[in-house]
Amino acid sequence: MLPETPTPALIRHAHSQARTFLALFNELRPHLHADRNLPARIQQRLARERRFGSRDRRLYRELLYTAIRHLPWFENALVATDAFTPAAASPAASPFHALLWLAADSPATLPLKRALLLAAPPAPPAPTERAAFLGLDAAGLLPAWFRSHCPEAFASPNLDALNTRAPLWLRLQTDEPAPVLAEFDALGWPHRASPELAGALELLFPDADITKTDAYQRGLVEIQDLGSQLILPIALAKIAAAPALPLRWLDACAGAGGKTLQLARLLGPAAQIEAADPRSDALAELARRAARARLKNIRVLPPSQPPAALYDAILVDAPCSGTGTWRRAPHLKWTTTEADIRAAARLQLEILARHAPRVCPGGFLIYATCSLSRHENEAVATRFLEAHPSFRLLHSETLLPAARNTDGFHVSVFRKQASPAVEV
Ligand SMILES: C[S@@+](CC[C@H](N)C(=O)[O-])C[C@H]1O[C@@H](n2cnc3c(N)ncnc32)[C@H](O)[C@@H]1O
Repeated sequence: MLPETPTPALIRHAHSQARTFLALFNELRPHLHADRNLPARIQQRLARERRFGSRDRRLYRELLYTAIRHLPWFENALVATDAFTPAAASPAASPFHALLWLAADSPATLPLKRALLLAAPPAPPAPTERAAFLGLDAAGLLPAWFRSHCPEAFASPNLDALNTRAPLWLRLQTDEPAPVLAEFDALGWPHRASPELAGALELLFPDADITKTDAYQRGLVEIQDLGSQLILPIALAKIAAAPALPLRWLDACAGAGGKTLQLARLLGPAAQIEAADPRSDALAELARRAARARLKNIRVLPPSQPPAALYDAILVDAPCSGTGTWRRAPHLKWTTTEADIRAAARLQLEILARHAPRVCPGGFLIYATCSLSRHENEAVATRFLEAHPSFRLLHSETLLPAARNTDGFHVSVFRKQASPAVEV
């Protein structure tokens, strides 16, 4: 991993980068447990620094995210006076060396790794093995209160999956992917088709900026985690047993439309999907993405317009705590509280109850979250069923991160009884 003996000039530059990082980290420290928008704060902070080139920004972003992902290991260590010891060259030399050893290898990080970690063995891939090497506690990488919400998250392999940098998954929006793959090949970006799901493609190139590609700009691919991509096929497989596939759909929490676009492709032109969300800026983005993908079976409902009285199926991809996305948004591990989970569960139940009367007799209600908390998943589904006896549960599944190397997701599929029932 680390050939080439660095020159004295490169080593001096590396020492200066280590100090720059420590200054940035300490500046951000007061916000690490408080700011749920920390990624935007980091982006703005790095953008403000005129002397940084794009490679510097990628380097400091990776180091900051590594520190945040492993916050209990580094929060205090990186402020100590010996946080960085220039003379040594191993992960044990100083907290900064350990952090650098944990950071992902990429064109942005490798020069610094070469300069400061020449003698180090490569970091093993699993966080639990890394913790053992450093003599640290792997379970401490999750907040202790979360154990009762998802005990499975605290043991390997889910503990490892939740604390590893997220892979980059794309969803193909074309039946002819050859030009897309040819473009990635020409850029030197390795890729891999999912064995789980047709049309899901993993890009194996760190820091690939997909938004600049022709494939993205022409709407032939969208960025979407494999777990998110699996939710609708799982639900539709359960619905497929019905005599007729539902054609009138409401996507009640459509946001910027990740699942709306996928649903539109899965159902085909005979279906009509109405997309609603309280955020008009997200709906505007959805409309742009639908146009880019040339999807004609989506209608955006402005927040001022109420949905129709009845639909064959309603998707509630509910606002949630996001605990399933912790590998992608590690700051949420330290900014989410149990009170947030309770508030999310109340809102989820309220949204399900609001839309239940709009499901036609014999129709379907799909409830999804990107949370791993059973209080937002199974408990909400149970309380919904208790309050709405005209529905029964067809399927309930939580995608644990290690099962298919995805973000964590939950899906419950409900069906309303076919005979007319008064649903209030
Ligand atoms: C998990 S996100 C949806 C993601 C989107 N379906 C996708 O696949 O990209 C949840 C969405 O619920 C919306 N939301 C928040 N409060 C809501 C409410 N009270 N009723 C309906 N939607 C709400 C948010 O604006 C957000 O876009």
